[in-house]
Amino acid sequence: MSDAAPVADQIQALRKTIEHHNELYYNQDAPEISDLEYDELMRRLIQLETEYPEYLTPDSPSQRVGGQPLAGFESVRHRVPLLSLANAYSPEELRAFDERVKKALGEAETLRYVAELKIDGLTVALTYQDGQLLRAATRGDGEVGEDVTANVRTIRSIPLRLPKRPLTLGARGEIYIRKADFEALNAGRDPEERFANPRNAAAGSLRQLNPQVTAGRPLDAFFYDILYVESEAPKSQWDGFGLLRECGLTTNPAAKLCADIEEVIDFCRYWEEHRTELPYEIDGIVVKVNSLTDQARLGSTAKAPRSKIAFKFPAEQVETRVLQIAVNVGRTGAVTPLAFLEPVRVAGSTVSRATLHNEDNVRDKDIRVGDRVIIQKAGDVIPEIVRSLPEKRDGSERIFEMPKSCPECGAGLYRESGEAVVRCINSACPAHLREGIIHFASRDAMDIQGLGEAIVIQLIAAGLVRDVADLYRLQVEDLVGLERFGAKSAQNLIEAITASKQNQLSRLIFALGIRHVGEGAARELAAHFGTLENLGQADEAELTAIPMIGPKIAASVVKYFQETHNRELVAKLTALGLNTVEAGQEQETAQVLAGKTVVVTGTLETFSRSEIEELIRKQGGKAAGSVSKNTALLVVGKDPGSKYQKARELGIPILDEAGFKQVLAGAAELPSANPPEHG
Ligand SMILES: NC(=O)c1ccc[n+]([C@@H]2O[C@H](COP(=O)([O-])OP(=O)(O)OC[C@H]3O[C@@H](n4cnc5c(N)ncnc54)[C@H](O)[C@@H]3O)[C@@H](O)[C@H]2O)c1
Ligand SMILES: [Zn+2]
Repeated sequence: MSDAAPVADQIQALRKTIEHHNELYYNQDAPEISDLEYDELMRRLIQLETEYPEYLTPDSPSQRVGGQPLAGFESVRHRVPLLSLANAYSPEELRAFDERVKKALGEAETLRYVAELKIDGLTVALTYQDGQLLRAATRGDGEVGEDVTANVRTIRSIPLRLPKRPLTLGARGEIYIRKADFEALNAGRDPEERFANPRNAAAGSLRQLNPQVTAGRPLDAFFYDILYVESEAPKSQWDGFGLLRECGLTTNPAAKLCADIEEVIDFCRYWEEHRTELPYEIDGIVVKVNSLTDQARLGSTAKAPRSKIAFKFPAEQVETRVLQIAVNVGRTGAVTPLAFLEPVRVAGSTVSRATLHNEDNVRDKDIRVGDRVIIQKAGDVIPEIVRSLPEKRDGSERIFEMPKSCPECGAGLYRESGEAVVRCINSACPAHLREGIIHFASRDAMDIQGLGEAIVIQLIAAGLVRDVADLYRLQVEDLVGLERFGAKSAQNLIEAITASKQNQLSRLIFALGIRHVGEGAARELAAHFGTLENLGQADEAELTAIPMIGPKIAASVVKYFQETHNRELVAKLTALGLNTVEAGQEQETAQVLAGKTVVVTGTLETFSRSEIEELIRKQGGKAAGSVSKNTALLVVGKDPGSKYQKARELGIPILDEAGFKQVLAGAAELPSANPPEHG
């Protein structure tokens, strides 16, 4: 079994990568890679897990749906789990699906399929009680989603009360933004705040903590599944559309009832060719067994129903020419090559630039200035160069050389071993400063409206801002003299900057731009440490004990706070009156778990894992993933794991679920340490 280790490592690495992209896609609504690249990673993982089932674990991303619900929203447990869909990429895979269905159902003569457009938006589940809209939720992880009722109520096409009969039912649909509305929405935003594609725009608009923001966004919805209904249940997918329409819920007019899989395949082909004519984006066709009895008989895996499959369109590819390759210096000093292209239309928009990621990518794909290339755009996200066409060269093409020094400050560039990225590590580099401030002010960070790229460049050029703390020293008088600023706009910007002082701690942590610390990690860190000061004192062990924080993030946080100028910056920000305390941590007095680290093992009866972790946090404690000598308490459910043994060896206090509830309720004291067990 000598090759076992590399496989395990490969699986582990794939899972990490996929988790990273899940976080970006589901929680931050800001994917870095195309869906097709993501699907490719997932396919590799599933393939390895199928070949080596001994490594398959229930927490693998291949076994789970979607992302975690965000902390800012109330959680909603779905009455019926909202599953994902298995994918097919070719007619052959659709025929294989048809075979599986027939085999499982045993030659049902009446087998028919419904083929529907796969709208590229995000799932919403509506609950109507006696005809009233009671709740709207996102899919979340399929079991628990986010309560977005207040936001969904702002969508005009969704009835607040059912027009005909006061039914109690659950309906699943897709929230989306039309392409034209997406363009208009983006045009009105600062370039660095633009959404990558309509799907992200829809997700970002729906998952707003302030429903007024959602109300201003052009959201719409199509409904496609009845999750349950307390009377008059339809017998088929097709009949379900009738009921949905009767309820005033919009269904997509393109859906088609097909006699067999060949008709489905024709439908897929038709829409693959005509998709760009639709006013909204679709990324495939969803195929569903029509009879709901058959759907129930086929059942589902952990992740997806066996009666449905998503046919995904291939990415659209076109040929163009590389006019120039330039480099761009980012916030972390990463110097990345960027190709300027002869503009072409692809997947519904004009493309004139493509990211080249890094030097190795340019070399591996042998992309030269002047080359004819194939570019691809997967419905949406940033286009990329798939390959060059060396057979079309005429000898005038030039090989791209990565510059040896920073194009912005002239400092030597530096490549860490094991990294593909080259960096300018001169902390005085104007690019760092500029990109750092732009990030600090951006929507998901401190959200300082009006402080976009152009203004940042101006402030730096005028010598008014040398670090982000200087922003908080700006006066109206400093600005009025500058180009673009009138008395009113200067006043507005100062107000926006001042208002940002009150932001949640998690925003500030994210805004500092600590490497590898994304929004999700920032929220975790804020929730666990409560204050910026505590965070600054944390060591790697403390950090990695937090479930979502891996060694890479932990090391980066520690390194950040070790650097003197970072500590000075944090001190300046604090002195200038920025909020450095997580809301709720200050006032709550009688927190029974204040400062204590609690570990949970085994299955609990009354709480899900995330619920109990939430409770622990609310009581001032930290929920950790592994037992160490710093653990204050182990809560043990059914079938505890090795943590139980370890806790006993270390003499950590142990409580069962009932005992823990008593502590939470204040009816019992937290037990003190047991004598360690040996052997
Ligand atoms: N680019 C990235 O970094 C990244 C990261 C994570 C996920 N993703 C993408 O998300 C996909 C996984 O997400 P998923 O679980 O939502 O699966 P999915 O997108 O493959 O399919 C399920 C979804 O399709 C939608 N849908 C639209 N029209 C529908 C219809 N008529 N009937 C039923 N469903 C319909 C629903 O929202 C449903 O949840 C991946 O395949 C990948 O493409 C991308
Ligand atoms: Zn530089």
